This record gives sequence, structure tokens and C-alpha cells, in this order.
Amino acid sequence: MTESPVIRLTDLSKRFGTLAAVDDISLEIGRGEVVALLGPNGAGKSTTIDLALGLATPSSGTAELFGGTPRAAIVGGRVGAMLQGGALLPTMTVAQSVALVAAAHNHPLPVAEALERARVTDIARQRVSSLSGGQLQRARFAVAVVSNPQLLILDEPTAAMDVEARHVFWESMREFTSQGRTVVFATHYLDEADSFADRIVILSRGRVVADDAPAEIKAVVTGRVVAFTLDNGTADVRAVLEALPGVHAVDHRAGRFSVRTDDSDGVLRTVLATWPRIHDIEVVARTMDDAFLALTSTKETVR
Ligand SMILES: Nc1ncnc2c1ncn2[C@@H]1O[C@H](COP(=O)(O)OP(=O)(O)OP(=O)(O)O)[C@@H](O)[C@H]1O
Repeated sequence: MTESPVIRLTDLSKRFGTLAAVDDISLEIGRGEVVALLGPNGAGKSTTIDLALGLATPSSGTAELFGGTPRAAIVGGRVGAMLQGGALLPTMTVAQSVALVAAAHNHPLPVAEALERARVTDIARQRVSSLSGGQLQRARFAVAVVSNPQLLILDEPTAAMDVEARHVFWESMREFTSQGRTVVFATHYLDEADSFADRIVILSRGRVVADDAPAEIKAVVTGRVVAFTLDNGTADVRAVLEALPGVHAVDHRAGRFSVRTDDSDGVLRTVLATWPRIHDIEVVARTMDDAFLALTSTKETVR
């Protein structure tokens, strides 16, 4: 029998009145994957996470974890979560908070190990109420990992962290995932998704608009477009362009070709040498942010 995916969302929707916060999402995430849910404010990242964890009830469709209900997976200690605004008791110390959660699970990590993994050993005896925003996030990470979960779900885990704290956080997370665990994290930051995830799912208005490896996503959202008109250009021209190194996509309409590439100089040189009569040449840079906005404001699908 084949292993069930760690997460399986099937035709999942969540409506609030007339708003479809999650709009017919189907997604499978397997063991050992590190997946970023990327999208602007209101894209549906938190709602998708809530549905996957069984914290919200779908309007339609299903969410399964490890082939069963989210609740069964959570009760079985297979899931650790770090959600936006997830509260810790202010009067407890960091170590006490972690110990409390450890006591509720069958196979927890030793508390000291969870503290170390989240890099909070030095603040373990501090009360939660005295922590800075970034320290609080790390304490919440310690609480999420102490149950020794196979799946970690993190909603904007680095939101309150400065650059240094982010670095430390991702370093500790890397250690954690090197052991074949699955991690899903929501973020606004393309660079964070790129450097940490091995798969990026971009959400926009409740829908999946891209789902691919970071390199593929970056190829779509970076680079330049070389455009030119070639009178009497044929399908052969398109095939030649597509075969050039660094070319990601070629569009052809009424004699006008648009070539999306990360080697615009190379493309232009070849094109001029091959078809010297081209005219109306344009080379347009697409910034990461522009392209990301374009991707999340249309229903264009990468995969
Ligand atoms: N309980 C609720 N009642 C009504 N609308 C809601 C509720 N929860 C979320 N929404 C709406 O659903 C949409 C998706 O919200 P969600 O929080 O999932 O987005 P997000 O991608 O996580 O955004 P952010 O990056 O700002 O956290 C938003 O338009 C939000 O206002």
C-alpha cells in the first residue's frame, strides 16, 4: 500500500459570507517536503492552515493529515504548529511552557533539547511576559517542536524577528528538517521561501496560482522579456527561440515575439545574427516584486 501524503487538501473551500477566503484548493504534500505558502495579505494562507489543522470547518472539500482527520493526527502527536497570535501563558517561564506541552504528549523530546533546538536555552528561565517579539516567536517554536512532530505547520514564523533572529531561526529549522520531517510555513517573503523551501505554493485570492520548485518560480518572476517583431515569422522561429539557453517562455502573436529569459543579452545577440530584419526591439526588466504582484493579481498558473 502506498503511503498517504502528509497533507492532502481536496477541493477545499472556506467562505465567509460572500468572500471565498479559500477557493477550491487541492494540494498534496509528501513526507520530507519543506513547503512555503507564499502570498500577499488576505491571500488565504492562514485560513488554509486553519483548515489543514482542523481549526476551521471547510465550507466544502476535505483536509486530511497522514490519511486521517487533522484531529486524529494532532491527538496522536504527529503535528506541531506555530500559529499567528498563538498564546503562551504570560506568567510561566519559557522552560515551564515547553515542559507543560511535553507532558501532554507520549513521545516528546527532552525539554532541554527542544529549548536548544529553538535557541532559547539562554532565556529558558525568563517569564513569557518579559520576552521581546522575536524571543517570543522562538519560545513558541520550542513549544511547537517539543512534541517531536513529523509535521510542523508555521504561520509567518519570523514575523516579529530581526535579520539576525531570522537567520538563527532558519538555521535551527534546517537542523529539524534534515531528519525527514515535513514543514509547511506561510510567509510574505519571496526570499525566505526561496532560500528555505524546496517547494513554493503561491496563493492569491484563495487560489493556488503557482506551485513549483523555487528555481522554477524564480524563473517566472525574474529575468527580462526581449520583444521584437519579425515579419513573416513562423512556428520554426518560436522553436529556435525556445531552444536558446536561459529561455523560459516564448509568446508569439501576429509577428511579435516575446521571449522571457534570464540571458537577454545572449538572446538578443542570437536573434539579431539570425534574423537581422527584426524591428521594434524592446528589452524590459521584470523585477521580482513586479512579477510577483503580476502573478498574484491574475489567475495565471505556472504548473
Ligand atoms: N473569521 C473571518 N471572518 C471573515 N473573514 C475572514 C475571517 N478570517 C479570514 N477572513 C478573510 O479571509 C481572507 C483570507 O484571510 P487569511 O487570514 O487566510 O489570509 P492570509 O493570506 O493569511 O493573510 P495575512 O498574510 O494578512 O495573514 C481575508 O480577506 C480575510 O479578511
